Amino acid sequence: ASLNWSYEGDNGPDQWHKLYPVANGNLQSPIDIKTKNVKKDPSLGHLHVTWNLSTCKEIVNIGHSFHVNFEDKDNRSVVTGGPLTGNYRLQQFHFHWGRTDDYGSEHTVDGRKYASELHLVHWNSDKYSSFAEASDKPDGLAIIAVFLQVGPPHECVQKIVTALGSIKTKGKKAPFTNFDPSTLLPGSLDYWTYPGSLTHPPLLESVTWIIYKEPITVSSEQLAQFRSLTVTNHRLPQPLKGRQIECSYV
Ligand SMILES: NS(=O)(=O)N=C1NCCCN1
Ligand SMILES: [Zn+2]
Repeated sequence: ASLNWSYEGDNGPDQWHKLYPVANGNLQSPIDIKTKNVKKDPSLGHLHVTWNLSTCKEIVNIGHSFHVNFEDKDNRSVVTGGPLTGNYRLQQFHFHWGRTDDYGSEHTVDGRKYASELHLVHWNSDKYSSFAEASDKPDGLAIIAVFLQVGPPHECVQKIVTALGSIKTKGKKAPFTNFDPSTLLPGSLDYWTYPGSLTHPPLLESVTWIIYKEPITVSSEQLAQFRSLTVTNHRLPQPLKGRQIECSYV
């Protein structure tokens, strides 16, 4: 039977532990980033992102969200450096949002909720041969997160919003090519990093989270277009359980 879970109602986040016991684990994500407890780490260098727009393939409606999928059969689009050892290959990106512009991010900063949050999902292609194989290893995944705040529209997010028009129902996919995800990164390259998990089932504790401090800006209308697919898809912050958050030393 399909392990059905959702973001609200009987199969909502508070029930996920019944099907996925790791939901109550010690390395769960997202978390609230309490900036006064963050440790500056001189050994944390810059992240090196090389995303090749030739690897961008398609946009897919997966019901509780939409994914932009990348070809991940070689190392054309990888991230390395920062807290990472070796190359992590870009597999897909997606967003999280809420019912209104007042909340919708998964991570929060000193309790502040952003309107949305971008996740760029990568897997350790030096050690493993696929996302599936890497997805349950402690050094398997690296997810880059970018906060979205509300203001003027974002030109490159608009390309994604326009493409949503052709994937209105669950399971639908459409070609989405030559998109460069680095256009979705903020100006400052400062980031926080900590060990965590996937934020929706299977909630595996295999993720090195890398969260940019500076948000990007999108318009309320662009967020409303995200909601036209599903109204909300964010998990609330989970217990830190003694984890240390580090920040890049800039
Ligand atoms: N929001 S998240 O942490 O990326 N969670 C994911 N779960 C399943 C596979 C892809 N990503
Ligand atoms: Zn996500």
